[in-house]
Amino acid sequence: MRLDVVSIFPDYFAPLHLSLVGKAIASGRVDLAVHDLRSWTHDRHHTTDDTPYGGGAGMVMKPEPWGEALDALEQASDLPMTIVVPTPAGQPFTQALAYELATRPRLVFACGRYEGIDQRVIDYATDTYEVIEVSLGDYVLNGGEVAVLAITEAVVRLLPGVIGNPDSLLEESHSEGNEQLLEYPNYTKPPIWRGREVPEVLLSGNHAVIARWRQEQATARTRARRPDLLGE
Ligand SMILES: O=C(OCc1ccccc1)c1cn[nH]c1
Repeated sequence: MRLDVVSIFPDYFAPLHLSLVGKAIASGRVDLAVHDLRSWTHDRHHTTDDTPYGGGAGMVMKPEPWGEALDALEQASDLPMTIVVPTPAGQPFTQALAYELATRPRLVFACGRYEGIDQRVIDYATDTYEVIEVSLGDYVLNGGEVAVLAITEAVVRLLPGVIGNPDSLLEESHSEGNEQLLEYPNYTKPPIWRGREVPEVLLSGNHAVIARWRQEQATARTRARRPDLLGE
């Protein structure tokens, strides 16, 4: 999988070279190319924003640099582009969407700043590429960079060969197998920590009973924290 990221803060993406995503890049399983949007500006101040038509507070990202960026990315690889745009106005980013994005040969992340990118860029791109505007949640960040780090981690960990034990993907919250439920509580050694013991059932070795206990815990936790996942 090839990942391209376009941002006015390219240094935000240094952490992608760490840990699991870093290993996937080092092994060549993932190609990462980070681009500074200002490379496609031509004025002395490398201007990427301007005032909004119609008035209002804040600034809007100018379309011209983005157009030139898309042109350059088109030329950089034959892989078809899926453009992912983090925005509070996007469709919810879910584990199901992460699995979907993990099937694509190339993801191009467009990091908006200010009030966002001139809508004509999205409309223009939609004529030629798959464009997916995604929201991580109902809150506002100053730019798409942090969202891209999250989306990238969620997607890359699903790629075959990236996670050591693929079974661990099956039981986690929101996974394919049990997208209805949140993950049950987890415990490890020591058996007693600051006077707190591990639930006895987990020490029993009775896998059927353990499985039932975990399902009950997952259901109770989901009912308490995410009744919407149970249609309640
Ligand atoms: O703030 C976000 O993205 C950055 C952004 C992009 C465009 C305009 C304003 C802010 C965001 C919140 N949930 N998911 C994404």
